[in-house]
Amino acid sequence: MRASQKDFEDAMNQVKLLKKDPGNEVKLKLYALYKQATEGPCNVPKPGVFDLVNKAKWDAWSTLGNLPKDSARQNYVDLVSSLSSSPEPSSQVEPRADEKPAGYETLVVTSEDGITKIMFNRPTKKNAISTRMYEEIMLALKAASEDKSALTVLTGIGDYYCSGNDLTNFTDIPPGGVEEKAKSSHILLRNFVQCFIDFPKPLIAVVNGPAVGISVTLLGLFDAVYASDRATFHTPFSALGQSPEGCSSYTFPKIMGSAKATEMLVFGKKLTAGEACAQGLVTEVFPDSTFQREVWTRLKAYAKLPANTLRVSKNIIRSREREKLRAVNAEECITLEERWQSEDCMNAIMNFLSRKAKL
Ligand SMILES: CCCC/C=C/CC(=O)SCCNC(=O)CCNC(=O)[C@H](O)C(C)(C)COP(=O)(O)OP(=O)(O)OC[C@H]1O[C@@H](n2cnc3c(N)ncnc32)[C@H](O)[C@@H]1OP(=O)(O)O
Repeated sequence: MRASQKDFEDAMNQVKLLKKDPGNEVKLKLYALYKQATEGPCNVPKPGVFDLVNKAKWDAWSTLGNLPKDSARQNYVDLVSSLSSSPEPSSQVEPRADEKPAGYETLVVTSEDGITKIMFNRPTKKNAISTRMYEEIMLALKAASEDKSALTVLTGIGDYYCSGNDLTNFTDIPPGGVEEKAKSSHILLRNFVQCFIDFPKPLIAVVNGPAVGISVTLLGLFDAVYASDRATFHTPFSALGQSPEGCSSYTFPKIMGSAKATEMLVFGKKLTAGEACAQGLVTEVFPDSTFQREVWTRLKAYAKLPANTLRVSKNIIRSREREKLRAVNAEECITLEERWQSEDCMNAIMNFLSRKAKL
């Protein structure tokens, strides 16, 4: 039986009572279905490329095409009912007894077999790191540092590991203008990288596909990096008018020598997984067909080692460098704050947004 007008109105009221924010993607879907159910197909003019919120709403509504009003009403009712019956709508995994309920919008976090797995979960955006995702990664790392697991793993959901900083972060300009935005991004980045410098247990990257920007530079702060042979490693900072971060201005020359680091960080050379392994950035490369099986078998075995001893050994290695890394992080953020206000950077972001909008 089709949802009635009364079912539809009840569902609208239920949305207001949801205990957890269902996240932007679900909210856009609800918006689109509501508009389709009440007004029919989208035939209002497309908002401008920099009017990001209204453009996202318009896109969501337009993708419904000619869906009939009563089908949209039914889909809306079904979606609300699935949200109301699911206590953790944004988490794909049942929390275990030893986990705090997470409710992340941009991550899926699980904890089993002695391993806390933090998965980037914006596959339609190639796991680009939005402002919210930076905040959630910091929260997830803090929780992982305090839980009982022996190892913490970062990996990506979908075909990408991560496409780096979400370039649309720079379009959300506060009243204080670009200068204020650059200042707040400086603080966000410094705190974010600091979490990786200070992380107290072995931190492993399972690089399931291409990695870009900050997701590559941070690898120098991980304790092991396992990569699929599909993965690539790309830091296109100069093309973006930006400069190295994630302590890479220090870790990369140390890992691969200054000439190879310059090719990556200054000239933006993209490395294959094999090349990244030869240069010491990646611990081991696996064929994509066996990647997940081989890596998780190995990590489960490592996670059986005594968790406290792993912490102690990691700490003694990191302690040699911790102060240096903090100083490098601070310096890189100061340089980036200036870069973000440069013409080179602004032009690069505009170019990305214009390409995205197919202007
Ligand atoms: C506050 C702290 C700041 C720290 C600074 C860090 C510096 C960096 O991380 S620099 C690196 C920034 N990243 C990039 O330059 C990558 C930009 N993206 C791309 O070049 C391409 O999207 C791609 C090569 C990653 C993938 O290309 P492909 O053709 O396969 O897919 P697309 O159709 O382009 O992507 C699908 C979808 O995802 C959006 N997207 C992908 N990456 C980003 C991103 N980094 N920022 C924002 N959006 C991204 C892309 O626009 C598409 O979106 P739509 O479907 O809405 O068009």
